[in-house]
Amino acid sequence: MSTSKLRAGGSEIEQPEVGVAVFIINNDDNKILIGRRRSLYVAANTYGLPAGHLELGESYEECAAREVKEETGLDIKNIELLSPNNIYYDAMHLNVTYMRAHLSDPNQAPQNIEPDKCEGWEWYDLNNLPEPMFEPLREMLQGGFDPFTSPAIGRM
Ligand SMILES: Nc1nc2c([nH]c(=O)n2[C@H]2C[C@H](O)[C@@H](COP(=O)(O)OP(=O)(O)OP(=O)(O)O)O2)c(=O)[nH]1
Repeated sequence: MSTSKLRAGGSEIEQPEVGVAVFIINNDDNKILIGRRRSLYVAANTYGLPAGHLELGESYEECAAREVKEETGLDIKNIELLSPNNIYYDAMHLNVTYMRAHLSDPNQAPQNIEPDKCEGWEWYDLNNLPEPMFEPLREMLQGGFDPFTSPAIGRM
């Protein structure tokens, strides 16, 4: 499984990566923001959501806002938790919580802030998603998960 870390005593432990992935809703046309990752990164060359890993002391909402800002330049609001998932992918264990958020300013356009990691961001209709999608995300959406109507869960 994924990362290997040393405990204080020196023994080695394996731990899942803990992160969030964010469905940013564009109110006007019910589209979500998706980008294609570059080849050197997890889920290479696949399309996926803005996402990233929790930093020490950070809440899920803070992590979502920070990662979205770092990757797209967008400010988001109404950040909600939708679905915590354990994903076993490509010999990794990812503990990823899917989040939903709205644009703070509906007129703000996404920028490709990290062009080394992502080819760019576009709004896509849920019924017309680009391929290849990040497999666990595609499975979730094809399984009927709807980021627009899924009820939010309480704080974790
Ligand atoms: N990019 C992306 N990652 C996703 C999605 N769904 C999902 O479970 N993940 C997982 C894969 C990653 O292990 C994890 C975090 O995303 P990431 O790989 O983009 O993280 P990052 O490089 O920006 O992280 P960081 O080290 O800068 O915090 O989320 C998704 O739709 N898009």
